[in-house]
Amino acid sequence: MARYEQVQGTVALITLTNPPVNALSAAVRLGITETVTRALRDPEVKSMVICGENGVFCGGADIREFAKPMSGPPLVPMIAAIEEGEKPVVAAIEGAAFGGGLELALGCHYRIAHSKARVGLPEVTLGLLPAAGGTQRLPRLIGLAPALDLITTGRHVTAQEALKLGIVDQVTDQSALDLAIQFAQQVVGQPLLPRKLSTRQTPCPPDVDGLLEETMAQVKQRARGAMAPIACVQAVRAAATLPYQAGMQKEQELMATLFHSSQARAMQYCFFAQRAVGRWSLSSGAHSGNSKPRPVSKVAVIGLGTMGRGITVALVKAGMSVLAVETNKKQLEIGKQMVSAMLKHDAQKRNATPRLDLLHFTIDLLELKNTDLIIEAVFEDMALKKQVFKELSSVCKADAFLCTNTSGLDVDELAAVTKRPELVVGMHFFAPAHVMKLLEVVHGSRSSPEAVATAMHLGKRLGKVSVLVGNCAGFVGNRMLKPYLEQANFLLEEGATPELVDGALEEFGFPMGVFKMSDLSGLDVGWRIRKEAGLTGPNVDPRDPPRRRQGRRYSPLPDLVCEQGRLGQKNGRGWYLYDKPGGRVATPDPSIHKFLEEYRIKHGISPRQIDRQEVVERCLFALINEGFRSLDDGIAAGPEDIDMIYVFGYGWPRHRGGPMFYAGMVGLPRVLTRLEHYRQAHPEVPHLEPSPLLRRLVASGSPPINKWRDFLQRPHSQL
Ligand SMILES: CC(C)(COP(=O)(O)OP(=O)(O)OC[C@H]1O[C@@H](n2cnc3c(N)ncnc32)[C@H](O)[C@@H]1OP(=O)(O)O)[C@@H](O)C(=O)NCCC(=O)NCCSC(=O)CC(=O)CCCCCCCCCCCCC(=O)O
Ligand SMILES: NC(=O)C1=CN([C@@H]2O[C@H](COP(=O)(O)OP(=O)(O)OC[C@H]3O[C@@H](n4cnc5c(N)ncnc54)[C@H](O)[C@@H]3O)[C@@H](O)[C@H]2O)C=CC1
Repeated sequence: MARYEQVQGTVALITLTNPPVNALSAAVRLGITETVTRALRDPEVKSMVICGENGVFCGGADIREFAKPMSGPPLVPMIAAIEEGEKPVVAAIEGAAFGGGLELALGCHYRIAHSKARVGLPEVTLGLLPAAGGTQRLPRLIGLAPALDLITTGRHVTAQEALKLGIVDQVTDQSALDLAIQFAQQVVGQPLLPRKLSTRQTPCPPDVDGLLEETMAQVKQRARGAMAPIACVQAVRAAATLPYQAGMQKEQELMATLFHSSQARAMQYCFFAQRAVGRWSLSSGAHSGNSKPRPVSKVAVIGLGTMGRGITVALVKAGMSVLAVETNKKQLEIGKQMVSAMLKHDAQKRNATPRLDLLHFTIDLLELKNTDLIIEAVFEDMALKKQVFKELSSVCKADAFLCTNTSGLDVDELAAVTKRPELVVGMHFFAPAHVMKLLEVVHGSRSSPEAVATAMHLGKRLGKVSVLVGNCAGFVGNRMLKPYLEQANFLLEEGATPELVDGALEEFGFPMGVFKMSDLSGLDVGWRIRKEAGLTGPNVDPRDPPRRRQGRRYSPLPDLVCEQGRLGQKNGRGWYLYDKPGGRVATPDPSIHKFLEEYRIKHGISPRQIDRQEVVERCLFALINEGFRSLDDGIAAGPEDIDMIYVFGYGWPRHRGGPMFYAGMVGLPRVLTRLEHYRQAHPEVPHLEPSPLLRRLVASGSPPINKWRDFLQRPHSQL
């Protein structure tokens, strides 16, 4: 797993050979240990170069091995042997040097990178820290502040930035390997001690304690309960305050606290789940391996509101030509100004030029005749969307894909009004569409594999995590959100405040609780959806009592709040008060508390003490329960799909792995028991009735998450 050659007479070339990313498996570590020993012993060899096969240096430790008992030579002494040896070693970095891969390169005496290479220590994103000396060598090489940034965020750094920071010694547009071999010959005989990072002092600013305290405070706030970022700060602190060996000891101690933690397991699960959701399959037998996407170069976006603008920006940023369509000149001009400003702002942040040349605007649908793919983002109104799809179907070329950004309407109903239902799919982006990583691709009953493949591929080009889902009201994400919101409203009726509910959910790790999220989206958005569904407004059955709709318990609280003119952040008043209209600083509002008290009196509800555990259980277990139903219905293909939707689209904390993974961590029997308990206490709430799949899994001894598919009602998902 490491190839040994002697090149240019005196250079030992060691190539890591573990495709696709040359991860440091036990076999690779053994290969490196043996080849380095051989090169050090061979008197003909004067220097060494370490590189990776297939244009990738190394993707780090083999993450799949973390779940197994350790075998093979450990990384720390392997890297120490390279650094301590008396022959210069040059790392030739092409593609990527991440995690243990960069730590290996830091143990080498020199680093040469290709201009397209990226380096980084992303262990924090796996719930770990760089425990092969990364927390001790990197600060000694580039200084305390930049090392804290890189290690606590895990961000990837381009070769150019790595050169500026001092991580690499040279960058080349030519072959990094050829340059490294040449370099390795030139440095023979030069003093090696200054190149051994473990012998250096960490460059620090005058106020080390101040920097560390400030960083720790920022990291704690960002971490939302994740342990790894905090351990990273503690480990880097050791590089600034302790001798190297003591720092290494600290690094190992901190790693030991993380390595077997549930957080690390959750984050590593997310790493593989993110990749797994890209491998979709349909019950027809079509799958990502046998269905080719069609090339798309010209895209149109219909409707330049909140979503259309973000989608346009995402497309332009990915280098695609976009024709943006609005209803009239006034709306078009507003949209144009907004999109241009967003692109300029984004380009400014990246020190780049905005690609305004890729943008075209029109109010004339006839201009769409050469477009390859159209994304409709008009109001959430079935009649309007049908009219738009009918028009698109007649003006667009016969093989153009027609996609809808609806957040929950029936994709089949839309497809049925076109002459090409097989080319219709949902592309459900999340707001803000140029920022949020999630894309739900909705497979209608007549969508072709080519249409699915094209939408999934387009999502990837936009940098999204695309998840294929089935067609039902709300698809996967919004369908599961319904019982979550419902429980939050019931908790207010029963005695909670918005702050109590949000506080519990934020403590769990969400960036914002459910009521702050509703204020951000706009309380009128949900109100319109409920009105459309006949839950509020003139279509409510007059025989329904105030707190019942369509035969089940209903809380009119969000309708009443919205009808008071409280629209959320946009007008500065919602479930909270804001510093100004459009402001983001939320403070509890005594008038909301008074309103809730009066409401309870009016409806004869005696408020009770509600604790945070009840909030978390009722909101999240209801959401998870609907996740089990989506799986059993075949709307979600697997638990990983649901988890990635929630992690990338709804702010579910990554260190808790997603709702389905979390259910497994809590224990399925406990989720079942608590749902049964709450269902008994609230018999009028059907969403609390445990799903048949959850019951079957528990009855079968609660198998691990990777076995759940074997218990689905439908052996293949409906997709
Ligand atoms: C490298 C990439 C940027 C490539 O991207 P791309 O080309 O887009 O390909 P992908 O689709 O992402 O990947 C292709 C394929 O490869 C798989 N894969 C990628 N990387 C890895 C990996 N590192 N390990 C295993 N498999 C990997 C990926 O899953 C794909 O396969 P598929 O899933 O089947 O589709 C990109 O892949 C990337 O970013 N990779 C990850 C980079 C990363 O995060 N690296 C860090 C790894 S962690 C690490 O290196 C840890 C360390 O440095 C510390 C090691 C010290 C260990 C010491 C342990 C001490 C324990 C003490 C406690 C014990 C206490 C006790 O027991 O008592
Ligand atoms: N706002 C959100 O957070 C999300 C919304 N969605 C969905 O995206 C769609 C759009 O939502 P928003 O952008 O929030 O709405 P919006 O109200 O901000 O914008 C809709 C835009 O469509 C334009 N429009 C209406 N009819 C048109 C027509 N015939 N031709 C061209 N343009 C037309 C309107 O002028 C308006 O600018 C809806 O289906 C919504 O459910 C999906 C995900 C999230």
